[in-house]
Amino acid sequence: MSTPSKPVIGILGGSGLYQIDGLKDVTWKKVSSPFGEPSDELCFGTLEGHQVVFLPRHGRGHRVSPSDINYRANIDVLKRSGVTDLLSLSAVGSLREDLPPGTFVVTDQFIDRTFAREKSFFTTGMVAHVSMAKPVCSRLGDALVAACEGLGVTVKRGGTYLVMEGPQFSTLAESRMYRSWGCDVIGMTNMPEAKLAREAEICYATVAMVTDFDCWHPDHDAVTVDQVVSVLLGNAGKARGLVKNVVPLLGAHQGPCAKGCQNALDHALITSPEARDSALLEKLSAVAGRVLRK
Ligand SMILES: CSC[C@H]1O[C@H](OP(=O)(O)O)[C@H](O)[C@@H]1O
Ligand SMILES: Nc1ncnc2[nH]cnc12
Repeated sequence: MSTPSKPVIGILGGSGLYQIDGLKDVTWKKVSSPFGEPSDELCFGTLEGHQVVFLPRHGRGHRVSPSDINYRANIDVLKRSGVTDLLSLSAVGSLREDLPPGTFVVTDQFIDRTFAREKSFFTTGMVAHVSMAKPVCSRLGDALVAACEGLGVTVKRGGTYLVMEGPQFSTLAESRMYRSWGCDVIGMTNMPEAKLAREAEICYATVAMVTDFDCWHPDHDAVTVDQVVSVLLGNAGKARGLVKNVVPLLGAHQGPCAKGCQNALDHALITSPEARDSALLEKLSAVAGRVLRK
Protein backbone atom coordinates (compact mmCIF):
# COMPACT_ATOMS: atom_id res chain seq x y z
CA MET A 1 0.00 0.00 0.00
CA SER A 2 1.42 3.43 -0.89
CA THR A 3 1.85 6.02 1.87
CA PRO A 4 -0.59 8.93 1.44
CA SER A 5 1.33 12.09 0.51
CA LYS A 6 1.41 14.90 3.04
CA PRO A 7 -0.22 18.28 2.44
CA VAL A 8 2.00 21.04 1.11
CA ILE A 9 0.72 24.43 2.19
CA GLY A 10 1.07 27.33 -0.21
CA ILE A 11 0.74 30.92 0.93
CA LEU A 12 0.16 33.85 -1.40
CA GLY A 13 1.12 36.97 0.51
CA GLY A 14 -0.59 40.18 -0.49
CA SER A 15 0.11 43.83 0.23
CA GLY A 16 2.34 44.13 3.30
CA LEU A 17 3.25 40.43 3.39
CA TYR A 18 6.45 39.82 1.49
CA GLN A 19 7.95 37.16 3.78
CA ILE A 20 6.82 34.65 6.41
CA ASP A 21 8.37 34.79 9.87
CA GLY A 22 9.24 31.63 11.76
CA LEU A 23 9.88 29.41 8.71
CA LYS A 24 12.77 26.97 9.14
CA ASP A 25 15.18 25.63 6.50
CA VAL A 26 14.30 28.55 4.23
CA THR A 27 15.44 28.68 0.60
CA TRP A 28 14.25 31.06 -2.09
CA LYS A 29 14.30 29.28 -5.46
CA LYS A 30 13.37 30.27 -8.99
CA VAL A 31 10.80 27.90 -10.45
CA SER A 32 10.12 28.23 -14.18
CA SER A 33 6.70 28.03 -15.76
CA PRO A 34 5.62 27.53 -19.39
CA PHE A 35 3.06 30.28 -18.68
CA GLY A 36 5.73 32.96 -18.20
CA GLU A 37 7.28 34.77 -15.25
CA PRO A 38 5.81 34.34 -11.76
CA SER A 39 5.84 37.34 -9.41
CA ASP A 40 9.04 36.24 -7.65
CA GLU A 41 11.10 33.25 -6.58
CA LEU A 42 9.32 30.79 -4.30
CA CYS A 43 10.25 30.61 -0.64
CA PHE A 44 10.43 26.99 0.56
CA GLY A 45 10.53 26.18 4.26
CA THR A 46 8.95 24.29 7.12
CA LEU A 47 6.72 25.45 9.93
CA GLU A 48 6.20 23.12 12.90
CA GLY A 49 7.48 20.32 10.64
CA HIS A 50 5.02 21.04 7.83
CA GLN A 51 6.12 21.94 4.31
CA VAL A 52 5.30 25.51 3.31
CA VAL A 53 5.78 27.32 -0.01
CA PHE A 54 5.40 31.10 0.06
CA LEU A 55 5.01 33.51 -2.86
CA PRO A 56 4.55 37.27 -2.48
CA ARG A 57 1.98 37.91 -5.23
CA HIS A 58 3.23 41.42 -5.96
CA GLY A 59 6.90 40.31 -5.67
CA ARG A 60 9.30 41.43 -2.94
CA GLY A 61 9.22 45.23 -2.79
CA HIS A 62 5.65 45.24 -4.22
CA ARG A 63 6.88 45.58 -7.80
CA VAL A 64 3.98 44.04 -9.72
CA SER A 65 0.62 45.77 -10.17
CA PRO A 66 -2.61 43.71 -9.77
CA SER A 67 -3.30 43.81 -13.55
CA ASP A 68 0.28 42.78 -14.39
CA ILE A 69 0.53 39.80 -12.03
CA ASN A 70 0.98 36.64 -14.08
CA TYR A 71 -1.65 34.69 -12.15
CA ARG A 72 -1.24 31.63 -14.40
CA ALA A 73 2.50 31.42 -13.82
CA ASN A 74 2.02 31.91 -10.06
CA ILE A 75 -0.47 29.06 -9.75
CA ASP A 76 1.50 26.85 -12.15
CA VAL A 77 4.76 27.13 -10.16
CA LEU A 78 2.90 26.46 -6.89
CA LYS A 79 1.35 23.34 -8.44
CA ARG A 80 4.75 22.25 -9.79
CA SER A 81 6.12 22.61 -6.25
CA GLY A 82 3.53 20.17 -4.92
CA VAL A 83 1.19 22.66 -3.24
CA THR A 84 -2.11 21.02 -2.29
CA ASP A 85 -3.64 23.73 -0.05
CA LEU A 86 -3.36 27.42 -0.96
CA LEU A 87 -4.04 30.29 1.42
CA SER A 88 -4.46 33.77 0.03
CA LEU A 89 -3.72 36.63 2.42
CA SER A 90 -5.23 39.81 1.02
CA ALA A 91 -5.80 43.43 1.99
CA VAL A 92 -9.34 44.62 1.22
CA GLY A 93 -11.64 47.58 1.57
CA SER A 94 -14.85 47.13 3.55
CA LEU A 95 -18.25 47.64 1.94
CA ARG A 96 -20.10 47.26 5.26
CA GLU A 97 -20.41 49.37 8.39
CA ASP A 98 -20.00 46.27 10.59
CA LEU A 99 -16.66 45.25 9.02
CA PRO A 100 -14.30 47.98 10.24
CA PRO A 101 -10.54 48.07 9.54
CA GLY A 102 -8.76 45.30 11.46
CA THR A 103 -11.53 42.74 10.82
CA PHE A 104 -10.60 39.51 9.04
CA VAL A 105 -13.16 38.01 6.64
CA VAL A 106 -12.89 34.41 5.48
CA THR A 107 -14.71 34.96 2.21
CA ASP A 108 -16.76 32.27 0.51
CA GLN A 109 -17.82 33.98 -2.73
CA PHE A 110 -16.33 36.29 -5.35
CA ILE A 111 -17.68 38.57 -8.03
CA ASP A 112 -15.13 38.91 -10.81
CA ARG A 113 -15.16 42.39 -12.41
CA THR A 114 -11.61 42.11 -13.78
CA PHE A 115 -11.19 42.39 -17.55
CA ALA A 116 -7.49 42.64 -18.42
CA ARG A 117 -6.10 39.31 -17.25
CA GLU A 118 -5.52 35.79 -18.57
CA LYS A 119 -8.17 33.80 -16.71
CA SER A 120 -7.72 30.19 -17.74
CA PHE A 121 -5.04 27.59 -18.36
CA PHE A 122 -7.41 25.93 -20.82
CA THR A 123 -7.47 27.76 -24.14
CA THR A 124 -7.96 26.81 -27.79
CA GLY A 125 -6.65 23.28 -28.26
CA MET A 126 -7.62 22.02 -24.81
CA VAL A 127 -10.87 23.45 -23.50
CA ALA A 128 -12.18 22.78 -19.99
CA HIS A 129 -14.99 24.24 -17.88
CA VAL A 130 -14.62 23.78 -14.12
CA SER A 131 -17.35 24.58 -11.59
CA MET A 132 -16.90 27.81 -9.64
CA ALA A 133 -20.22 27.54 -7.77
CA LYS A 134 -18.29 27.14 -4.52
CA PRO A 135 -14.98 28.89 -5.22
CA VAL A 136 -13.53 28.39 -1.74
CA CYS A 137 -12.51 25.11 -0.11
CA SER A 138 -14.58 25.02 3.09
CA ARG A 139 -12.01 22.73 4.78
CA LEU A 140 -9.43 25.50 4.43
CA GLY A 141 -12.04 28.12 5.39
CA ASP A 142 -12.83 26.20 8.61
CA ALA A 143 -9.13 26.03 9.46
CA LEU A 144 -8.68 29.78 8.86
CA VAL A 145 -11.63 30.63 11.09
CA ALA A 146 -10.38 28.32 13.86
CA ALA A 147 -6.88 29.84 13.61
CA CYS A 148 -8.29 33.40 13.83
CA GLU A 149 -10.43 32.49 16.83
CA GLY A 150 -7.38 30.95 18.49
CA LEU A 151 -5.61 34.31 18.14
CA GLY A 152 -8.53 36.39 19.36
CA VAL A 153 -8.79 38.16 15.98
CA THR A 154 -12.26 39.43 15.04
CA VAL A 155 -13.27 37.18 12.16
CA LYS A 156 -16.37 36.94 9.99
CA ARG A 157 -17.10 33.57 8.38
CA GLY A 158 -18.38 34.01 4.82
CA GLY A 159 -18.64 37.06 2.64
CA THR A 160 -18.47 38.17 -0.96
CA TYR A 161 -15.23 39.70 -2.25
CA LEU A 162 -15.70 41.99 -5.25
CA VAL A 163 -12.59 41.80 -7.45
CA MET A 164 -12.03 45.02 -9.41
CA GLU A 165 -9.42 45.57 -12.10
CA GLY A 166 -7.66 48.56 -10.54
CA PRO A 167 -5.05 49.78 -10.03
CA GLN A 168 -7.09 52.93 -9.35
CA PHE A 169 -9.50 52.65 -6.42
CA SER A 170 -13.28 52.73 -7.14
CA THR A 171 -15.43 55.74 -7.90
CA LEU A 172 -18.13 56.56 -5.38
CA ALA A 173 -20.82 55.34 -7.82
CA GLU A 174 -19.01 51.99 -8.22
CA SER A 175 -18.53 51.59 -4.48
CA ARG A 176 -22.24 52.27 -3.89
CA MET A 177 -23.21 49.86 -6.66
CA TYR A 178 -21.09 47.04 -5.17
CA ARG A 179 -22.76 47.67 -1.79
CA SER A 180 -26.19 47.46 -3.44
CA TRP A 181 -25.13 44.09 -4.90
CA GLY A 182 -24.58 42.78 -1.37
CA CYS A 183 -20.78 42.58 -1.63
CA ASP A 184 -18.87 42.65 1.65
CA VAL A 185 -15.28 43.51 0.74
CA ILE A 186 -13.36 44.78 -2.27
CA GLY A 187 -9.88 44.05 -3.58
CA MET A 188 -7.94 43.65 -6.84
CA THR A 189 -6.26 40.24 -6.79
CA ASN A 190 -8.33 37.20 -5.86
CA MET A 191 -9.58 36.70 -9.41
CA PRO A 192 -8.49 35.02 -11.56
CA GLU A 193 -6.32 33.53 -8.79
CA ALA A 194 -9.20 31.47 -7.33
CA LYS A 195 -10.35 30.31 -10.78
CA LEU A 196 -6.85 29.16 -11.72
CA ALA A 197 -6.35 27.38 -8.39
CA ARG A 198 -9.57 25.48 -9.09
CA GLU A 199 -8.39 24.56 -12.60
CA ALA A 200 -5.11 23.36 -11.09
CA GLU A 201 -7.07 21.26 -8.54
CA ILE A 202 -5.55 23.12 -5.59
CA CYS A 203 -7.73 23.81 -2.52
CA TYR A 204 -7.98 27.62 -2.11
CA ALA A 205 -9.24 29.99 0.60
CA THR A 206 -8.73 33.64 1.41
CA VAL A 207 -8.43 35.64 4.53
CA ALA A 208 -9.41 39.17 3.56
CA MET A 209 -7.92 41.68 5.98
CA VAL A 210 -9.92 44.91 6.10
CA THR A 211 -7.79 48.05 5.84
CA ASP A 212 -10.32 50.79 4.96
CA PHE A 213 -13.94 51.72 4.14
CA ASP A 214 -13.19 52.26 0.44
CA CYS A 215 -14.90 55.57 -0.46
CA TRP A 216 -18.61 55.06 0.32
CA HIS A 217 -18.60 55.85 4.05
CA PRO A 218 -19.83 59.39 4.86
CA ASP A 219 -17.73 59.53 8.07
CA HIS A 220 -14.45 58.32 6.56
CA ASP A 221 -12.16 59.81 3.93
CA ALA A 222 -11.76 57.90 0.65
CA VAL A 223 -9.12 55.18 0.81
CA THR A 224 -5.47 56.02 0.17
CA VAL A 225 -2.39 53.79 -0.02
CA ASP A 226 -1.00 55.48 3.13
CA GLN A 227 -4.12 54.44 5.03
CA VAL A 228 -3.97 50.88 3.72
CA VAL A 229 -0.28 50.60 4.65
CA SER A 230 -0.74 51.92 8.18
CA VAL A 231 -3.57 49.46 8.92
CA LEU A 232 -1.60 46.71 7.19
CA LEU A 233 1.27 47.12 9.62
CA GLY A 234 -1.17 46.08 12.38
CA ASN A 235 -2.82 43.40 10.24
CA ALA A 236 0.49 41.93 9.07
CA GLY A 237 1.40 40.97 12.66
CA LYS A 238 -1.96 39.23 13.05
CA ALA A 239 -1.55 37.59 9.64
CA ARG A 240 1.79 36.09 10.71
CA GLY A 241 0.15 34.71 13.89
CA LEU A 242 -2.62 33.32 11.73
CA VAL A 243 -0.16 31.49 9.48
CA LYS A 244 1.57 30.00 12.52
CA ASN A 245 -1.77 28.70 13.84
CA VAL A 246 -3.31 27.51 10.59
CA VAL A 247 -0.37 25.57 9.10
CA PRO A 248 -0.43 22.80 11.77
CA LEU A 249 -4.22 22.46 11.35
CA LEU A 250 -3.88 21.92 7.59
CA GLY A 251 -0.67 19.92 7.88
CA ALA A 252 -2.41 17.33 10.07
CA HIS A 253 -4.93 16.52 7.34
CA GLN A 254 -4.56 13.10 5.76
CA GLY A 255 -5.73 11.89 2.37
CA PRO A 256 -7.43 13.79 -0.44
CA CYS A 257 -9.73 16.71 0.31
CA ALA A 258 -13.31 15.49 0.75
CA LYS A 259 -14.64 18.77 -0.74
CA GLY A 260 -13.71 17.71 -4.28
CA CYS A 261 -11.33 20.59 -5.18
CA GLN A 262 -8.59 18.08 -5.93
CA ASN A 263 -10.83 16.38 -8.53
CA ALA A 264 -12.14 19.56 -10.18
CA LEU A 265 -11.09 18.41 -13.66
CA ASP A 266 -12.83 15.02 -13.48
CA HIS A 267 -15.85 16.20 -15.51
CA ALA A 268 -14.45 19.40 -17.01
CA LEU A 269 -12.51 18.47 -20.17
CA ILE A 270 -14.44 18.81 -23.43
CA THR A 271 -11.93 18.81 -26.32
CA SER A 272 -11.83 15.38 -27.93
CA PRO A 273 -8.45 13.61 -27.73
CA GLU A 274 -7.79 13.87 -31.50
CA ALA A 275 -8.47 17.64 -31.49
CA ARG A 276 -6.10 18.46 -28.64
CA ASP A 277 -3.08 20.70 -29.23
CA SER A 278 0.08 18.86 -28.24
CA ALA A 279 2.04 22.03 -27.39
CA LEU A 280 -0.72 23.16 -25.02
CA LEU A 281 -0.93 19.69 -23.47
CA GLU A 282 2.79 19.94 -22.73
CA LYS A 283 2.27 23.31 -20.99
CA LEU A 284 -0.55 21.78 -18.95
CA SER A 285 1.62 18.93 -17.62
CA ALA A 286 1.68 20.22 -14.03
CA VAL A 287 -1.77 21.77 -13.84
CA ALA A 288 -3.69 18.94 -15.47
CA GLY A 289 -1.26 16.02 -15.69
CA ARG A 290 -3.49 13.94 -13.41
CA VAL A 291 -6.29 13.84 -15.98
CA LEU A 292 -4.34 14.30 -19.22
CA ARG A 293 -1.90 11.45 -18.64
CA LYS A 294 -4.74 8.89 -18.29
C1 LIG B 1 -2.05 48.62 -1.43
S1 LIG B 1 -3.77 48.88 -1.65
C2 LIG B 1 -4.35 47.98 -3.06
C3 LIG B 1 -3.78 46.59 -3.23
O1 LIG B 1 -3.88 45.88 -1.97
C4 LIG B 1 -4.55 44.65 -2.22
O2 LIG B 1 -3.54 43.70 -2.58
P1 LIG B 1 -3.55 42.17 -2.11
O3 LIG B 1 -4.88 41.59 -2.49
O4 LIG B 1 -2.44 41.52 -2.87
O5 LIG B 1 -3.32 42.19 -0.61
C5 LIG B 1 -5.48 45.00 -3.37
O6 LIG B 1 -6.02 43.85 -3.99
C6 LIG B 1 -4.61 45.83 -4.24
O7 LIG B 1 -3.77 45.04 -5.04
N1 LIG C 1 -10.67 49.94 -1.00
C1 LIG C 1 -9.95 49.06 -1.68
N2 LIG C 1 -10.25 48.80 -2.97
C2 LIG C 1 -9.53 47.88 -3.66
N3 LIG C 1 -8.50 47.21 -3.15
C3 LIG C 1 -8.17 47.44 -1.87
N4 LIG C 1 -7.21 46.92 -1.10
C4 LIG C 1 -7.30 47.49 0.11
N5 LIG C 1 -8.31 48.39 0.15
C5 LIG C 1 -8.87 48.37 -1.09
